[in-house]
Amino acid sequence: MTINYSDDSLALHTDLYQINMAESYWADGIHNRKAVFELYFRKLPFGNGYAIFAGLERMLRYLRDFKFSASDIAYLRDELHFKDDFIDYLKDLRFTGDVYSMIEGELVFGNEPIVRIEAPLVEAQLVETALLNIVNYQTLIATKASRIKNVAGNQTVMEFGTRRAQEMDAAIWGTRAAIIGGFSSTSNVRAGKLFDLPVSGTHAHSLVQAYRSDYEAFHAYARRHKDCVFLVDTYNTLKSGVPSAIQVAKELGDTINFIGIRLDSGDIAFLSKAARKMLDEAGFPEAKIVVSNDLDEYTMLNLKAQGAKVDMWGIGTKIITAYDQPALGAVYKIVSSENDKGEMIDSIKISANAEKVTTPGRKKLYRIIDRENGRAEGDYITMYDEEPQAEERLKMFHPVHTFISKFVTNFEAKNLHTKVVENGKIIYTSPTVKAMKSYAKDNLELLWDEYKRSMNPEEYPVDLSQKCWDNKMGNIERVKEMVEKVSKGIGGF
Ligand SMILES: Nc1ncnc2c1ncn2[C@@H]1O[C@H](COP(=O)(O)OP(=O)(O)OP(=O)(O)O)[C@@H](O)[C@H]1O
Ligand SMILES: O=P(O)(O)OC[C@H]1O[C@H](OP(=O)(O)OP(=O)(O)O)[C@H](O)[C@@H]1O
Ligand SMILES: O=C(O)c1cccnc1
Repeated sequence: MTINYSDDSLALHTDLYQINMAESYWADGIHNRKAVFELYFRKLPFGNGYAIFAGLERMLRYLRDFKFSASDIAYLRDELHFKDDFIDYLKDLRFTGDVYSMIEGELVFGNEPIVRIEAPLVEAQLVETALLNIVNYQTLIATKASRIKNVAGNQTVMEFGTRRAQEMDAAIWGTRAAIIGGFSSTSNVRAGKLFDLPVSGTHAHSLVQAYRSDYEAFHAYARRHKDCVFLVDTYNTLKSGVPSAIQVAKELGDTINFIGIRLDSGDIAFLSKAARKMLDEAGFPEAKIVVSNDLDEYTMLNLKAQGAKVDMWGIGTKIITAYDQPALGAVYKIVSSENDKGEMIDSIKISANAEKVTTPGRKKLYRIIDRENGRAEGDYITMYDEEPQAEERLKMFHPVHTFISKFVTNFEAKNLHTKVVENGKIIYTSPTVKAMKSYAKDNLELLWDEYKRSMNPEEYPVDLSQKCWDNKMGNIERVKEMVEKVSKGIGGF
């Protein structure tokens, strides 16, 4: 049974364990202690050399509106049996912390903090699941879109994925992310309205089938619409579809502003070359050939290698579902929290896998840009009180293989975190999606081509400052000593 609540909120869009932990913090009176959490992923998706961050706008809306509604509260009390005292506490809970984040369209790499949340422990804990849910999906789609756009070059890429998306939210926010990553337009009209995105579209086979013939359908369509793109593969592309499109274009001339044709099945390389020839010979050298049908960066590259005559690409399933890698593994980890004396104490999570050991402490993130060639030398994570720009000669070294190192001089250290929320209030206004898209495009210029190639790219350096590295090692040592004591029965945590 589905029940519609008029006051359904996103505060319950979380894992039960977050609320259980929140109750423990609250019952022990440690819920308002300050905590610092960081959101990051470890491994870049699709084997790509970079990712493009998207998701901030929705995160901000979520944090601004964070509040358990009356029906949320009733559900927690009546169905999940949380106790009245804790329930009373939850009723007035809001997000009151500070948030520092990358802005949308920023290039992002593995193991660097995308977002830092500084808030009362209970609040920072409760928002984890939703923040990850938002960033994991949107960043994945923006990154996939960038890969596809890299293959398309100057050609237009249209997003067609709504019908294949993992439900409605994904279609809406996914297409927004695709545009940040480089797509030109979406077929989703609601997304166009909500986010002020360019909307575009052709027509489906049903139009042709409804009118019974290509000619009748194109003619009918053209009588009501300008900027026509006719779908020519319903019956026979070269014998009926393309000739009918040409006939209608000739008959109605300028009044229909014939943009071109769309191919949606068959051998796209062969059909596009043949259709191109027919269009050119008929006097329509400007007419565009749009193609669609389960395309992604791999098929696009292959079609280009075959000399396919394509001007515009329509991409659905494979962008909106991030088909070849449907999840980005971003995580949200506590890096520092207040003790009973009011001091901030860094904390670490140990793992046998070096990549999974967290980097403790409240940190900042810089992109080190060589002033001479304008390229990014790497990203540099520091403790909060460090100022790399003040250094004349910056030592950058690999955080695991520390012998790999270099010195950088004459650089700009660009702070990649913007304070977007202060005391629970949003203090950042998102730019337009168009501006985010051009920010992403400009940022890609910072990267050497070696990091941008779609296959086996070079690993972009994400390094720790010496102080950050020393702090991490110190924390590892302290945990080791603690574990040793516990194992000998002479101490506790
Ligand atoms: N010349 C080509 N080289 C490589 N891949 C191609 C070429 N032409 C088409 N493709 C791709 O091959 C796949 C063909 O899929 P499929 O066999 O389902 O299509 P179809 O039978 O032509 O059309 P549909 O079943 O959608 O009517 C699609 O992903 C398409 O993009
Ligand atoms: O192929 P995608 O990248 O997902 O792009 C969207 C597809 O949706 C439409 O087809 P439709 O829903 O009629 O299904 P079809 O694939 O059978 O043509 C359109 O003609 C594209 O083929
Ligand atoms: O406008 C189109 O051509 C379109 C839109 C959605 C899905 N497939 C095609």
